[in-house]
Amino acid sequence: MIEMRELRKDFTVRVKAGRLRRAKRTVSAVDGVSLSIGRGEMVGYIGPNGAGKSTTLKMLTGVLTPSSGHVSVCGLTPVPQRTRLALRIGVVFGQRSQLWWDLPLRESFRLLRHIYRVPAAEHAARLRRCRSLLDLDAFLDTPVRQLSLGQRMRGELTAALLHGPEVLFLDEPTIGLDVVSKQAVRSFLAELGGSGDVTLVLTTHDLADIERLCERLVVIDHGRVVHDGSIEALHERYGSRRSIVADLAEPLPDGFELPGTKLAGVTANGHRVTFVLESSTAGAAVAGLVAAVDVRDLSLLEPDIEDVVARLYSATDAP
Ligand SMILES: Nc1ncnc2c1ncn2[C@@H]1O[C@H](COP(=O)(O)OP(=O)(O)OP(=O)(O)O)[C@@H](O)[C@H]1O
Repeated sequence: MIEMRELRKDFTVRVKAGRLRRAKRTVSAVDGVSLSIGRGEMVGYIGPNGAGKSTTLKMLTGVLTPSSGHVSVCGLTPVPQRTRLALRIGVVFGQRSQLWWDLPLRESFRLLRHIYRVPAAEHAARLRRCRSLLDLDAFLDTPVRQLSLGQRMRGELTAALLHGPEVLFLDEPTIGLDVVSKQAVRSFLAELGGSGDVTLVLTTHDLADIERLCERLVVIDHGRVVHDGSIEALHERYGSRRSIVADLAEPLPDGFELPGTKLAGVTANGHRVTFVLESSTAGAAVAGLVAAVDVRDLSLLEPDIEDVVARLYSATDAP
């Protein structure tokens, strides 16, 4: 569905070189990305600021011409075949709108139906689904400029889907949304992706989006792919471990050791302790702890994706 081979985008920028002089410098925003994304995949495309995510999406959607390499989406070459491509893809860029600012949402949807020449019945069916899944009814007749960010984002998602695209590109779809709107958008996307009909590529800085939605995670940094695989594979590669957090009746005795684990934190005057599981299983560690000290409460924490991604970003920071 999406093919990129050695895709590159260089920008020429002018930088200060001395008091008056300016020199030209080339920034390789995307530096040889090769990826192949199949129908129905849900792919999270993440990376630190300036990694090249938006530039990649712009090349995939026909907004930017690559400097070199090959790109095809739905069998089309994005820039020269941009009009045909537009009928097959949906695009939601969090910072930009595809809605008419002064028109009620309902009117934007009507106009889009004409622009994309969608048969009335198909359009009505898709709109009905979005209205119910995204709770649009309360603000369908409100002009777009009066919508809250969360309401507008729900409108944007609907607008991107009314022509039945095969691929949906989302650039920061949950940025700036409150918790409830984030959940609404995520559930909607999960449902959409779950059908297997739509290929979904999203960039985000909110890793909860990825955890909730994407089986495949592509991490880029300095324009290059530094990880392509599942979240589990990322944890494995970086040795992420689960941990046990226990609340104790008495402070943890000095020098206490729990075999196969590492003491990672002691707080609340020694009453709350965190052990990271190394060679021990969770069961053995819990049994060992309960046998040795008076445990009041206990929980098992899965490895934190934020942590592992932060480690990955800092590992790739060196030039
Ligand atoms: N039009 C442009 N002209 C010059 N440089 C650009 C242009 N667009 C992007 N860049 C540079 O290319 C690099 C990648 O930018 P890009 O916007 O793709 O990153 P990003 O991963 O989307 O970042 P963010 O998470 O901050 O949105 C950055 O160094 C950026 O400054």
